[in-house]
Amino acid sequence: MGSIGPADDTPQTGTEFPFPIVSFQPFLDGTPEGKKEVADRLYDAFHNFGWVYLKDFGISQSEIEEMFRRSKQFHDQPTEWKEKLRLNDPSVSQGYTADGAESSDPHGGRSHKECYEHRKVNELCPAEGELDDWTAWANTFYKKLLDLASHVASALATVLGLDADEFRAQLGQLDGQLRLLHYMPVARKTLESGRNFRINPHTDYGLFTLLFQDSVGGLEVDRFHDGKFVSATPIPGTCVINVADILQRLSNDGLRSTRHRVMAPKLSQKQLDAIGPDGYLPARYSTAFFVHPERNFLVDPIVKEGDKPHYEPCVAGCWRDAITAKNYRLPIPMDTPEQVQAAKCVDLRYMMAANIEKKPRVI
Ligand SMILES: O=C(O)CCC(=O)C(=O)O
Ligand SMILES: [Fe+2]
Repeated sequence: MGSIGPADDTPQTGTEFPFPIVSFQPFLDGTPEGKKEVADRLYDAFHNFGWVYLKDFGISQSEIEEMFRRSKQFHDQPTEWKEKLRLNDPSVSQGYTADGAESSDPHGGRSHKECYEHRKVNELCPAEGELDDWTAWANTFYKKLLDLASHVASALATVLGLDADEFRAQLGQLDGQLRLLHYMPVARKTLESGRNFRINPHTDYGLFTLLFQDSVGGLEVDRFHDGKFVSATPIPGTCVINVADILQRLSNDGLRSTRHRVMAPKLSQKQLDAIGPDGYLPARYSTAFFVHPERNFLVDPIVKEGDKPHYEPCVAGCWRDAITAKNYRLPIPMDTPEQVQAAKCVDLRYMMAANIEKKPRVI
């Protein structure tokens, strides 16, 4: 059984890199011109590419490296230890999910991964002091990401032509979900056979996501929802922002929730030869920070004059609980009219996702 390290050789295919890299520094500097410049570049990126790489966002490369070290430290623990922290309540959305326990594929595809979601609920964290104060590290890093998310939300308000302060006030206290993903080494043959993925094609269901990836690669983006995935190559010192479903609903399709997946990395012939046809692909780590509005925020499309709303309103917290429950195969909460309405919107979302592959949709 062969195995390789991170891709450090010339990739065989997928070298095309169609995504803009935007410096966030002018926004953080806080001048109106700087903020406008970043918002214009984000607008252009989301409309033309659906996906943007951000650099100079106020979190250092060494903090990102420490994050990957902490993720590995967590996932290196025995399964029985991780299972004690199992995610089992959609409204809490915190905890460990083992390989195979989550799937958002409407066609029943299999994602090969494990993850830990952190939302600062201390009972579902490693105990105080455990793993070199792991939970204290997670809380500090979470706070940094939430601060960055707050700036990004203001920038996105400007992208949408809204008043940033008003928009931020309406969204309330942003609610992040820090997800540390580990894609275990997997047989090359498995990923090459049928509906097997590292993570199946999907859109994220919050407002937007900040995504960090290690150097292994394999992330791909379906920019125009037409099934043509392109590689989103890892670039040191960057994170990715992708628009997610709530922002698409809120902007009445002005911004598109980006469809993406994780497949086998694009490898050079030399690397493929080293692995061999029966070999294993290397492990991959990535970290997503899913940004949601406050639970009681009503996601009601902002409609331009002359347009009609494309979506029915639903309460953000109920939307999130319903999708989490569906993906994690937990009962969908249906006790209140808001929960029933959200469940209806979520059903529609899955129907549309299932149809994308039959009939490409371009927004
Ligand atoms: O691992 C990645 O690069 C993507 C992860 C992702 O899309 C997700 O967790 O929703
Ligand atoms: Fe995702």
